[in-house]
Amino acid sequence: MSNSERVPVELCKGVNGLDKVVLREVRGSSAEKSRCNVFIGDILTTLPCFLEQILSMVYLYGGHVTSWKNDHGEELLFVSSKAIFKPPKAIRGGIPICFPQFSNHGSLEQHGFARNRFWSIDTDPPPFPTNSSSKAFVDLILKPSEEDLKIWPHSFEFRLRVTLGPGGDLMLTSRIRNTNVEGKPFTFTFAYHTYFSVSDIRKGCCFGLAYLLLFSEVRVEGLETLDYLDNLKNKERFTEQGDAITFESEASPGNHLLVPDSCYVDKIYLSTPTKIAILDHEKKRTFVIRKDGLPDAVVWNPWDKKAKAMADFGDDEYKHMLCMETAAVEKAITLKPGEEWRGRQELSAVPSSYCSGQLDPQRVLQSS
Ligand SMILES: O=P(O)(O)OC[C@H]1O[C@H](O)[C@H](O)[C@@H](O)[C@@H]1O
Repeated sequence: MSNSERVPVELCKGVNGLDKVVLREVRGSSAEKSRCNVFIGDILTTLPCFLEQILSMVYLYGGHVTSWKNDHGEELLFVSSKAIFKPPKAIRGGIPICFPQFSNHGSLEQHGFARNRFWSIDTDPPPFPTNSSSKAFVDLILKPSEEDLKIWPHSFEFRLRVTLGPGGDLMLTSRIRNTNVEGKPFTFTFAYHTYFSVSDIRKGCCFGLAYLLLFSEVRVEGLETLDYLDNLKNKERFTEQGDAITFESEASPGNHLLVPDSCYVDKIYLSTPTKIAILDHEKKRTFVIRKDGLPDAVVWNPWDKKAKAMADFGDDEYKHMLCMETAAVEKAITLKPGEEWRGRQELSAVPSSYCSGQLDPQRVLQSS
């Protein structure tokens, strides 16, 4: 798509005056229903509003998607009410980019530095082969500063395209290029650390195994029987048992609340399929996550004790979020000078009627 066909990028001020880009798409007919006020640059202006408008927001700070709304205006991503929109803290929620290091798997700061650097809008990106007809996208770029080169001495260009599809899908494509001139390769790990908004993750946990398998409110399909590294057990390797991942644990004697004591989970699933689903019974919604170039998938929920220890996370917010992070962690990526790596994640939210086993999760996963 040539630049002249693109919808102009809507740049406005977000929390604490940080720059953010708003992407809008209109689902179905473009019937104009009303008008709304939006900032374009610093100017407040009135634009047509569409009832069936799909929206996403991307902060230049971190190249960070903080919002993804469906055509009913429902927010699909979780952002903490205590998120600190201020450097050097990364924004808690949305989709932080972990690069050039995932978690503490190396000597850099946790999750690397891309999530707390200021990215720029890439006005003239190299050609981008795509089969999407969407005009709602933004290209961002991150290059290392002098300070970055002191802690990670590698020249790179990190291009991120965020696209909102006409059907409401949210696509993130990363292109990372080694621009070292002295012939040095570099190695990195990576993740899209997506925080999904879910209904109460604790529900349906403590009624015994049969209840769990059939009625857990939130469950993950696609990772069963896979090997994982457990971050809570010194990255020891285990094999996932059972039909699906639910968030249960043994209730201790005296726990009459019918909620589990703790389902603190922090696991890196290895060699995962290209499609993973999060089924949310209560919201009757299934998130389908498709990925390319990202073999691993991290599942994280801090549960109550860890939540309380985090300054930028509400004590009870763990109940309504689940991180499903598409990643390249176990086998780090190495790029020689001039080489480029691509990693793509595509998110869809589809209505589901997961009730009394009506929904066959395999069908969700197998459909294209
Ligand atoms: O608190 P953060 O640095 O954002 O990290 C939040 C979490 O991210 C990932 O899921 C890691 O696997 C966890 O070990 C970590 O606790």
